Amino acid sequence: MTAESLVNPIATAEERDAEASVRPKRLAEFVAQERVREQLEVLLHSALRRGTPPDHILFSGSPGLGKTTLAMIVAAELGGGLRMTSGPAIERSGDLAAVLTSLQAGDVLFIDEIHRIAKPAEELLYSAMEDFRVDVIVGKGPGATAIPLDVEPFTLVGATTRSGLLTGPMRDRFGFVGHLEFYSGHELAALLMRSARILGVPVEQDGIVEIAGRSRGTPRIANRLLRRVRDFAELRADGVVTLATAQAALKVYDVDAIGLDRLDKAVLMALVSSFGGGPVGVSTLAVAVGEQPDTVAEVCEPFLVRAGLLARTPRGRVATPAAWRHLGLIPPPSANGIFSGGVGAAPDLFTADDEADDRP
Ligand SMILES: Nc1ncnc2c1ncn2[C@@H]1O[C@H](COP(=O)(O)OP(=O)(O)OP(=O)(O)O)[C@@H](O)[C@H]1O
Ligand SMILES: [Mg+2]
Repeated sequence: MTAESLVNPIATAEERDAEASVRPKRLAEFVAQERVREQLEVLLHSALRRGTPPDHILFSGSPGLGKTTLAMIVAAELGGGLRMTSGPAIERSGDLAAVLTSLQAGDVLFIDEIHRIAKPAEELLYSAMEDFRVDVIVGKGPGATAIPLDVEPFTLVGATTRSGLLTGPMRDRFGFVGHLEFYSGHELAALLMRSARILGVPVEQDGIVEIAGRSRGTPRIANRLLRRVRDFAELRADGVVTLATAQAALKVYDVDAIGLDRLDKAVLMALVSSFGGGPVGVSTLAVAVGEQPDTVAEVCEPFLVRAGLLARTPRGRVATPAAWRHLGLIPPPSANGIFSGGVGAAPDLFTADDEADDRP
């Protein structure tokens, strides 16, 4: 799976406009994630009743699950202004100080990829979050002075795909942490019904269910597949997204029944046929499929692991019996010996993490 792959959870540059058109604007439109949604509703509405900004909010979760969407919803529900920036975009702490001191009371400041913020800016953010105050350093060396500036009461909304990389002090300053989970097929079907209605795409229920089942639990992928199936239905059929058009379209686009694309399957095939199911190092595996090790490790593997098809073990990557079966092959007895539990049981047997990485 490469950057242009239909099942890559990361948004492409051209995708922004398409996403904006179906992005829920209010909490009530946000599909699923009941726990986060309910907690957020209480947090926001009690703050509105008190007339004070709510605690700072952190959203964590994999790409495409709705973090940016929720940040925009927070601002909309509070009725305040929204300023958006990202960790990597804040190069100097002075840039952040300028943003903070220009906020109006009740504004929401959204910092995407907040785990990538530079240290000096992060420290400036601490005092702004806690005391609504920043010290701006003017001058250099012994003559440098700190000028304290007030910041209007605001709510910081941070988003991160890697909450483990956040520092303790940063995490502690968020009064609310919402962790977004992958969506069930049922939830994605509901989400797709809404998107189809907004886009004016005629659909049949089983066509939608088919797309939902191939979307890897991720709204961004689901909406993307819907747009591609719609294209296909308009060009090659009568424009209606039926089960048959969805299946035919996704065959053309190389997205299989559980959402694996050509590269995902090449990785599995190499693992079971060239390396007897492993264990094999990710670099070796990557060479076998003609890809970069990073692409295999960061783009393909997370879903293969989540789907119970591949395990990362201390000795290398291992195919589970489900991997053989998914490729239409019979797992050898040795594979069954290691993984007697079948799908889902495999990753638990090992520290299913990066330890086995043989990358330099
Ligand atoms: N719960 C939801 N209900 C309806 N649509 C959703 C939901 N969650 C996400 N979406 C849709 O999925 C798309 C991706 O969501 P969003 O941009 O919020 O993801 P993200 O978590 O910010 O991803 P990234 O980590 O890449 O920034 C949006 O277009 C949005 O419309
Ligand atoms: Mg986002």
